[in-house]
Amino acid sequence: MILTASQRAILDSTAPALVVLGGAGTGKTTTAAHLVRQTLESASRDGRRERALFLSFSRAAAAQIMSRSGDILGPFADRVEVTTFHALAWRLITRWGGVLGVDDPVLFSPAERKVFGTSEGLGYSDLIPLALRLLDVPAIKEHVAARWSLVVVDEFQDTNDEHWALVRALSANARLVLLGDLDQCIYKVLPDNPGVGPQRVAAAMKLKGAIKITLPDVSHRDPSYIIPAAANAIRDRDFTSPAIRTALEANMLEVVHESAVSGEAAAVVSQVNQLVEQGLSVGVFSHHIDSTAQLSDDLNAAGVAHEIVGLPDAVDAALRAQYAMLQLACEEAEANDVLRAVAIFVASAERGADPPARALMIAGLAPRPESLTKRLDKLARVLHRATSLKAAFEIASDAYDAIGLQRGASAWRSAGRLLSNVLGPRVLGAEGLPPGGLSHAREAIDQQHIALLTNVAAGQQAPVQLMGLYQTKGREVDAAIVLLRSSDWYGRESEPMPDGSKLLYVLMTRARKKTVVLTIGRPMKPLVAPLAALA
Ligand SMILES: Nc1ncnc2c1ncn2[C@@H]1O[C@H](COP(=O)(O)OP(=O)(O)OP(=O)(O)O)[C@@H](O)[C@H]1O
Repeated sequence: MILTASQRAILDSTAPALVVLGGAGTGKTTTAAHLVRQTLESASRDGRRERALFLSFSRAAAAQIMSRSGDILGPFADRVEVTTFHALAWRLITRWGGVLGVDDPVLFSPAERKVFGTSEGLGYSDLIPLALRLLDVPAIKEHVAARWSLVVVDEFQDTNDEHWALVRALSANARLVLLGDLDQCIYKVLPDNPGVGPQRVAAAMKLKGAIKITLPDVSHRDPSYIIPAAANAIRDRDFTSPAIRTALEANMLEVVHESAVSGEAAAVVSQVNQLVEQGLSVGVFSHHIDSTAQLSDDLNAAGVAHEIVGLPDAVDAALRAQYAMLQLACEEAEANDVLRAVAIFVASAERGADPPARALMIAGLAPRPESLTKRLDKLARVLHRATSLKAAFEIASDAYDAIGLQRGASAWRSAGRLLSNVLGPRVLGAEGLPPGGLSHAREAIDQQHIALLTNVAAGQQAPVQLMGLYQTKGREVDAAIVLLRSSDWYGRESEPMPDGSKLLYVLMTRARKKTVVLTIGRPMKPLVAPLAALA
């Protein structure tokens, strides 16, 4: 890869704080990877073994880029820690929490809190504030700040005040590289994550010695610039722009409409198959986590191999529920532990602030129909009777159907695959139940739990990937299918849709070769109606 002159200017800069701005695909992350390599290599030549930290919101994005950057980092890859804000906060809490009386921290998922209303333990939103309190302790701050000589922050425009305070504390002794694009400030509408946009850039520019480099509008993702130009027009709400016409004529943008809501699955499957047949990797971007899960079930039914990126709660909850079933078989857990875990899974697979009635029934917090009680009792009985771990594993894998669960079948299956990886073929294939019990797997399961809850699970690189609209940042695919339903909700904005249009811009700039906008049902919400009208 030959870096452009403006990318080289980033490598040549010695500023202690470097703000790198640039549109989608201009190479911010790639150039940062080069800078990391250059920094570590030059320290190494001087006999210093330095480390770099690469912080992002979701590791899925950063990991994808870093895996593509493997060649760039070369032998220095193992000195680069790629992590999320929440995972880093968790690490600090597990290491130093005792100082504030948090000796054995337990992290509860939102679904767990939803069903049981517990206020014990830590929730997701407690992590960064607690980490900040730890970093107020001078000895801890000093120790932590000595770890990295370079800190890179991806999607820096979206850092809220807590993230920013964390970045400042971590980089007290490090060079800071902040990558951003104000047109991709999309987390503003999400709860707990009000990004700040321009004010954050202004704050960064006040850091001592800070300089700003803006990369020109050259997309290395789509060097023809046809897709980015259309994305710019869509962001600017200029739906009659020649750039959109050009993209449509070049068949790099296609808008397809399916009027029947019931036709969604068939329409997605057909689009995915057409793109896969052309040898393209495909990203399917759809609005909500639960609709993503449903879509995944539909793709499975149609035999389309794929992977869900970022379904943290449901996969995590399914993993723990199946693990609890194995523990029951090994007499390391009670039937109630299994019910509790299954209830959390049911809650995690459904959206909404209230726990689903079925979750409450399974947890024993609401009266159960007799049929459900029978199925749950039978499950506990067969698990008790299982004579090998393999048999128990099969019962746990089938429990989704045996209990009659209705949402999140893919999450249940993914969790089964994760669990079998964690246990390994030797343990799963052995005769009888493991004499030493399952304690050896406990740590791995707990780590998996934390990884999922802190967004560290990067997912594999399957050729077809499904993800929520807000998980698309930083990702790159050959072809993107942007699924827009008449029922999707984008907030109450009115024209010119300042936040929603940024979300559309992110979605429209992920593809190297082609973006298909698939609209389902009518009428579409105002944000996407003019786009749907291009069908
Ligand atoms: N100088 C270059 N020559 C060739 N390819 C490049 C160059 N710079 C970046 N790329 C490639 O362009 C693509 C986009 O780069 P990258 O992901 O770093 O951009 P970005 O600015 O971080 O994008 P986004 O903001 O959309 O996440 C990647 O596939 C990367 O490998």
